[in-house]
Amino acid sequence: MNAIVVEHISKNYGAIQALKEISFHVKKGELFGLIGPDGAGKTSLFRILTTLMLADQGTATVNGLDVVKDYKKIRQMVGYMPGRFSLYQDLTVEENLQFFATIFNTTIEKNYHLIKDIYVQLEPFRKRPAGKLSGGMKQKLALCCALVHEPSILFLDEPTTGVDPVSRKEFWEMLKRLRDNGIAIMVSTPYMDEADLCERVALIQAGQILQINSPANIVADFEKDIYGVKGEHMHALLQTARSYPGTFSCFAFGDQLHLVLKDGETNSLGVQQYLSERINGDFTLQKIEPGIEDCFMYLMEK
Ligand SMILES: Nc1ncnc2c1ncn2[C@@H]1O[C@H](COP(=O)(O)OP(=O)(O)OP(=O)(O)O)[C@@H](O)[C@H]1O
Repeated sequence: MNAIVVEHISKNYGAIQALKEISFHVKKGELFGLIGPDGAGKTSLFRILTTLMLADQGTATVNGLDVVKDYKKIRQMVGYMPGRFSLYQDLTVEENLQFFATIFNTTIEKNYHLIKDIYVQLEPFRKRPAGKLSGGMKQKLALCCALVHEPSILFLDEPTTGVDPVSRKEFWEMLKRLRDNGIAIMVSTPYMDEADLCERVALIQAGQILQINSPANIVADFEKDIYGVKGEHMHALLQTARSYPGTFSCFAFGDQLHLVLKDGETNSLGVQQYLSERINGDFTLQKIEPGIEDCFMYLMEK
């Protein structure tokens, strides 16, 4: 059975169409990523699936239960970590956790095994108000609070936004351990590089899903050539490559530019010559293997 099934869900806020006929499923015990920029509709989808908001159209089930009719049962079995405001800033670490355990009619001790790995890192700060924790620590505490009633599905809305790269890595390692314990996880992120850490990902933009697959399959199915461009004058290269009439898109990625040509530009000779005529100094242009971020950038531009 699937952990989550979404069928033709739409949601409008007045004239704004936040979700347009979204359909997908998440398997039991899967780590599923929802990748998309600000305003893509991620939070709206989370709120519908966690029974906090009604969709205008379509149906959704969580653990086989309907999000409208069975909302009370669903609330007992899911853990939800909203992007912001999930902690009580004036309560201490310990009091926050205690609070979430109590509202779910359970105790920290009963489910300590689930949060132990994460909570040991918070223990030195257990008397500190949540508002005085670092960003990474806040997110760890919020995850503990979402886990303390032993949910079978976790919904995490941008848990790594604003968190430093080391803490982000640690956070994803925790998610993998939870997934290994059989918890299905749906996690959203605006960081495209985090897509590779999920079993399957959906790319969402302007309320629509552009692609759903495993990261490896998304890359394997990518039909365009990507060229890596490097040189002494990167800014001039970027501007000039973008001005070439056959360029579809060109972005700075790490220490080089990633260039995609328009359909019909079958090789790189034209752009190579165009750059040579306009760029002072050396540069190289060569075909490179696409990464998941290239695929997403292309789909979003398209
Ligand atoms: N209560 C609301 N009233 C009006 N518009 C809203 C409301 N909530 C969201 N929106 C709009 O709906 C669209 C989708 O928002 P949503 O918060 O679901 O996206 P998101 O991907 O989670 O982005 P973000 O990370 O910025 O929250 C955006 O255009 C947003 O401005």
